[in-house]
Amino acid sequence: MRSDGSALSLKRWWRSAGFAWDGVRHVYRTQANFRIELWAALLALACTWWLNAPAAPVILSCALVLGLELLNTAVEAVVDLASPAVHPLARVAKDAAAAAVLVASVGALGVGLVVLLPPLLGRLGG
Ligand SMILES: Nc1ncnc2c1ncn2[C@@H]1O[C@H](COP(=O)(O)OP(=O)(O)OP(=O)(O)O)[C@@H](O)[C@H]1O
Repeated sequence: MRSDGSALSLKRWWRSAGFAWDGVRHVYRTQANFRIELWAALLALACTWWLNAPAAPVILSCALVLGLELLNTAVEAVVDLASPAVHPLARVAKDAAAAAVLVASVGALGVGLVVLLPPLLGRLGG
């Protein structure tokens, strides 16, 4: 859709945010992985608050995983549209997009272990 290039307008921003929210809802409905990652992120944030741990790395890690899962779904949709038949390049695109989510998830797990595990052990140890 063409943008008219006019000055920043709250109405336009609100409309764009609505499209983005539609995207999030679609991915939540259709992608089990996104639902798991979202609930894991909420659990990690709740633990961060409970343990009084630094929130910034946890928030950034969660946002990275969820954002890349949204992009992964976008790549899958575009690849299915452009190449419904099996093609080696379609495979590369889908596998690389999935790998991006995997790398971010492993990183987020590492952040969780480094940031949350020591205070958790401290709490459990009394
Ligand atoms: N058009 C295609 N050409 C070649 N390989 C494909 C194609 N579509 C899918 N694949 C291969 O099959 C794998 C799974 O594809 P699929 O679209 O089912 O993704 P998925 O990870 O199962 O997605 P979803 O999250 O929707 O379950 C891809 O990672 C890729 O290796």
